[in-house]
Amino acid sequence: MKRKPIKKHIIGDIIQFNSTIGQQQHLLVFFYYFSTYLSSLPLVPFHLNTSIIMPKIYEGNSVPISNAELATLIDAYPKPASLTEYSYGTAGFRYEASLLPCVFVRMGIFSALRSASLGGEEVGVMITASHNPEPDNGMKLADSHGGMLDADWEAHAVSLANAPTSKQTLVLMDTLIQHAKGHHPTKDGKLPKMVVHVGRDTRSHSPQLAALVIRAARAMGATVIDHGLVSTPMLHHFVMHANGHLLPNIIPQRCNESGYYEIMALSYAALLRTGGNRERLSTTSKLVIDGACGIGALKIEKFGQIFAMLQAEGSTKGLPLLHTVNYPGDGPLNDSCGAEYVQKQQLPPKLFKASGVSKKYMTSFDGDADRVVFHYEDESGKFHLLDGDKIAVLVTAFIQEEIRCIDPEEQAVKCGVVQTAYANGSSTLYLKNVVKTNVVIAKTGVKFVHAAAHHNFDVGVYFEANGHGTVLFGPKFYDFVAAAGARLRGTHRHDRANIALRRLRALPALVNQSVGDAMSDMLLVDAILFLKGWDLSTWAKLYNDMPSKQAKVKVADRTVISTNDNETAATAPVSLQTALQSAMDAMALQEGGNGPKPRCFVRPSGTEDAVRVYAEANSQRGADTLASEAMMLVHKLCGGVGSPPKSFLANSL
Ligand SMILES: CC(=O)N[C@H]1[C@@H](OP(=O)(O)O)O[C@H](CO)[C@@H](O)[C@@H]1O
Ligand SMILES: [Mg+2]
Repeated sequence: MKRKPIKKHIIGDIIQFNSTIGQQQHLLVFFYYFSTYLSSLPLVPFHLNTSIIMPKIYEGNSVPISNAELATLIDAYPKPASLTEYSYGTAGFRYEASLLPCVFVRMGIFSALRSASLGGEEVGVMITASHNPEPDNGMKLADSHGGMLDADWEAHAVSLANAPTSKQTLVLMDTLIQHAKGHHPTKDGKLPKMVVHVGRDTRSHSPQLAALVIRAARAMGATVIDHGLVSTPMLHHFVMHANGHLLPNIIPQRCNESGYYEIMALSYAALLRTGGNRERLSTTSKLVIDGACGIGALKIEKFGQIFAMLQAEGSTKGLPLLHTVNYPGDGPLNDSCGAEYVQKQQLPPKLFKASGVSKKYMTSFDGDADRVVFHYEDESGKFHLLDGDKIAVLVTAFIQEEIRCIDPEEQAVKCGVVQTAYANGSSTLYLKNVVKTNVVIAKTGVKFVHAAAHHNFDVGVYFEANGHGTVLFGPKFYDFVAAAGARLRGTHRHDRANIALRRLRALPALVNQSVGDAMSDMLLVDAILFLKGWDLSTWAKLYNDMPSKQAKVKVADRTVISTNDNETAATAPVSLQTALQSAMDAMALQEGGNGPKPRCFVRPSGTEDAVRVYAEANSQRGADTLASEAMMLVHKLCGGVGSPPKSFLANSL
């Protein structure tokens, strides 16, 4: 994908706040003011005691270490004999932690060279295995726009990770060095400046792996900014904001942890204030956050502190109380809790060390806090899940409604949603038929859905069913907002178009523009529910999900399975798709042609050593049957490991 710098738009910041972030560890001082457009608040100083850790900056060394010393470093961390080849999965390198030191040294070198190849733009390395179990780790690489590493550069990363010897690693490095020097020549013939941001999740092995990346990037002469414990989207946000020239100026630049909270909390508050004197429903007054025993639980606390200040200061009505459960150490990471467990198992999270928690309004994050799903227990004790598809529907309907208030013909900007094959069929139908928006299906993985949203739409909403997603605003959206701002100047603030404009203006700062972000998405959803006067049950009833089932099958080599472009059908092994199609046809017959056609597909996971199976039918029994059959077919035709999988129906007989 070609890098397109975002055009700057001078439309006046929606939120202009001068922030003086103290260098002391325990003092964060907010001095901010909202533009008169949003509110007539005077300058309000806030003093917040926090435990925000300032990043540790290792200044770049103008004299990098010699090739001989680099070779020694590379040789000290050889490729494990048990592994034939490292592959770059759905979201980067991801393996059992003990297999990773080799990759981490080489990716430290690689990230420095990636920064050089961009003429000194800053890039990032996030150490995490996201929703995987604690023993796994991995890395996500952030390019200078804050998004995932450029697809062309993935191949360089893989070659470097797999170079058999330090000598061959140095040869590959030299190609990248020449690339950087060729594209960005410097007067002294040296490499351009290099800056690498590093962040890590709460896994026990993340500090050692972080130390390796830092050491290798510094060996190249790069400046390293070590943010310590942060969520994945925070790291991506820092990188995007560090390269401020790529940001539209509707978004205030804040390249640190305090700035991250500041931007989101204040734009969220600005959005709430467009609700006038609206009161919060009692069912949404307290939001319980399942932190998956990971990083999100630690970070969400800062929002609670800012909300308490906003509450005390009295400018913003309707702030919810945040109650976090499942902190690091309360239980095993991502185990029986968190977004992955809740969404895949369709079960409520286990609440470690928390009792008497209200289950009316809950969210679950994943282990690196880039996914969020909502859920609740109704009066009869039944669990209801509101996944990424439901979020996509809520958010798209809201944004389109606001746009229509200004532009009823919807001529100015093209809105749409990107989903994957895992999107529930009911959500796709609802988006097309009721929300009346455009839907594109892309391959699984943020790098694909993000690219598709960017490519196809001016306002591109993407959410994977598992809750990873965001909304991307393109140049035409900013032009639209600027033109509307000029046209509506002087209109009353309670005029519907004026309200819509203020809402739309607040969004690009609230919604993380680099990647999906559990905290940002949670605040966005909460604000929309508040403005609509809805609770989770109203939202859940927009449409009924098709019953579905997801499962995993272990095979000896999952690369024997390949799929078509949007992953809805297997292309190898040849017999597999025919057998899956027969199973779907049989289920359709059994269901007597009622409702949408049953669907099932399989694909190799890009983050786990397993083949994923998805099935959807008009009854839960149908979905379970289809999933069981697909699992057995994968096991039989694709080299299943161990005994054949048991049918899901066995439990219910
Ligand atoms: C079905 C599913 O949830 N797949 C997830 C999972 O990828 P797999 O390649 O399916 O393992 O992890 C990815 C990274 O978080 C995420 O983007 C993707 O949606
Ligand atoms: Mg994640």
